[in-house]
Amino acid sequence: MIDQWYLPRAGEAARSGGSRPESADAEKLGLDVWRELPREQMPPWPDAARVADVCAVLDQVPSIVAPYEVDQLADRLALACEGRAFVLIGGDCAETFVDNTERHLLANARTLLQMAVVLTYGASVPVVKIGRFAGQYTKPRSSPTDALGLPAYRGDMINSLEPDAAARAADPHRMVRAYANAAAALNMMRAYLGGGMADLHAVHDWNKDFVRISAAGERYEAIAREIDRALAFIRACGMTEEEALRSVTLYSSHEALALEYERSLARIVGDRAYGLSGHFLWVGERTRQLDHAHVDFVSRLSNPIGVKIGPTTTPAAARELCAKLNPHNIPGRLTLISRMGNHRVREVLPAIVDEVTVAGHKVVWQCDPMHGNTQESSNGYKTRHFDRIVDEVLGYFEVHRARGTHPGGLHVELTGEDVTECLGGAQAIEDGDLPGRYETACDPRLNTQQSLELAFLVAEMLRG
Ligand SMILES: O=C[C@H](O)[C@H](O)COP(=O)(O)O
Ligand SMILES: C=C(OP(=O)(O)O)C(=O)O
Repeated sequence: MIDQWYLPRAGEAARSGGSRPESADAEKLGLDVWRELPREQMPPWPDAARVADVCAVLDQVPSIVAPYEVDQLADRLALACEGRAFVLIGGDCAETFVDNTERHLLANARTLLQMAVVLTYGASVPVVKIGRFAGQYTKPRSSPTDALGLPAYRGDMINSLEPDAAARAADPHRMVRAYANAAAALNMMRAYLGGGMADLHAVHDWNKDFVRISAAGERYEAIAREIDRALAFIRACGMTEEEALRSVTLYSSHEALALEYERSLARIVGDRAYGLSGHFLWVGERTRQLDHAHVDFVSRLSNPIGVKIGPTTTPAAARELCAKLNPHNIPGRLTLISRMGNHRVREVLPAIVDEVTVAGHKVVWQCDPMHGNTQESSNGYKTRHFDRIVDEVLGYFEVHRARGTHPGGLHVELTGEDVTECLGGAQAIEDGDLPGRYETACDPRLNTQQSLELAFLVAEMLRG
């Protein structure tokens, strides 16, 4: 139910109903301070006037998500902060317009839901489910050019993956396409989730045929059968089945990288600003500088915010990020997403956790075991090995268990397709298998089997 507080009051329709926030309010909230600050990974827009024209359009469009949903997610993340829930974030590394199809979105969502079932059932812990979807259209890059010397692909919101100089030019109009694709994706997903797709009575249907026959798929089926029995028991006892069993909330998330887009989709409600391009917005490892544009911009929003912290993060830097991004120490407001690499996590993470804990900052600790474990295969593919991914998650659990802090979540790049992008897992994918189905637009994703295998291992770690 939507709280009355979120509904437009007389004379306020323009502010809460989707128009550009009044500039006086925006100024008070500092929503444009980022424009004066240094900024990494700036999209190489060719023409500031065209960017402004596009933003003038986006300022007026209906927002993609609603403030009450954002607040609801923050409340759920607060439970993870307090050790009473686990947060699962997963989806494509880079969404593309061409793959923004029902088939692809539903496949990814089903895989995420399967992982959530395994975690919920296996570890008896509520799982907050967040997709990397409906806006994950930008990519920070290590180098401004690619191996061919062309401008690097920076995500479909900015330029095209096509290896051609003209296609790689940054095009501000792509922000409108990103908005339209994100809105359509979330609209479709809401309809499917509301229409019974996530009904626990349909757990078997989420198991794709190509997974069903695998060891992970068979283990999943065993859980699904137990869920069937539990539901039958509830019915047999004459108890009514909770609505909660029939529907699921899947929140959306993406990296808040293209600040022009994010600013245009910010709205002011009452005395607070919300980034309504998605529910959960994160700042990447390459843009987390304390006094720079990205951190400043998200510090002004009321959304739950994530920050990626890599192996060069100092304990002091982590503490300062907490102070800047969560000055009122609200549980659920800030998620620190460690992505250290399996070789570094046991060495670097402990001091960060200690510093943040001693300073009294409340955060959700989440592990991204993907981004610190990227390697090149012998045949030239950007890949990740399943064993290293698992080892980083293990290291993250060890660090938190040793300190009594809560290992509160997992953040992975995955797809519901049967791709061959990451090595290892029960399928024992090897270098030579990678060309078979290597389809990612940027970084290698876990396929469905590998995702499920990881979920079973994490459920065991959570139980332990
Ligand atoms: O997803 C994360 C980054 O955008 C990605 O790893 C950067 O890749 P690059 O090092 O090939 O630029
Ligand atoms: C770019 C990403 O990660 P990181 O900032 O940790 O490299 C990402 O998750 O897409």
